[in-house]
Amino acid sequence: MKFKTKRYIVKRKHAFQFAFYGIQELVKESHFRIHVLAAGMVLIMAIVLRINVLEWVFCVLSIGLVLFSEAMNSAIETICDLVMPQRHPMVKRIKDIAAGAVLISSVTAAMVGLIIFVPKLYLWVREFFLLVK
Ligand SMILES: Nc1ncnc2c1ncn2[C@@H]1O[C@H](COP(=O)(O)OP(=O)(O)OP(=O)(O)O)[C@@H](O)[C@H]1O
Repeated sequence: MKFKTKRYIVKRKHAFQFAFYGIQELVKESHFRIHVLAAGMVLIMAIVLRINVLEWVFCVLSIGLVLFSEAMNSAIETICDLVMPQRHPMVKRIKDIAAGAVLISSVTAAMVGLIIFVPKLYLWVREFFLLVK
């Protein structure tokens, strides 16, 4: 029993290590780094503009959705390049659909960002101009 538990813990530890290795691979990709940069900017804006708990939930979910879809897109592209290194119309279809998924998640996240941040930025800018007037 003790041996089984130890084996289970070691396996879970390896699973985490493999997942972190996967994230290291993703960070090498420029598209993923751009999404991480955008996520960082959103988090800074969220702190500066003091968004509420519900707004934080939507921001975090949106960031997760974009990074998740980008990761899936990379995995699908890698499978395609492995299975079919030559150009093929089906590979084009698969890659374009995967890229479309990233676009859908990015536009969704952008809309969430606009809904949350535009009214706050508007108030912030208005107060600033009232102060300097
Ligand atoms: N093996 C392939 N067969 C057919 N179409 C492909 C293949 N690889 C990519 N495409 C298509 O070519 C277009 C450009 O794809 P992408 O931006 O991934 O460039 P790429 O040709 O893979 O080169 P890169 O190495 O710069 O990524 C997309 O429409 C994509 O679906």
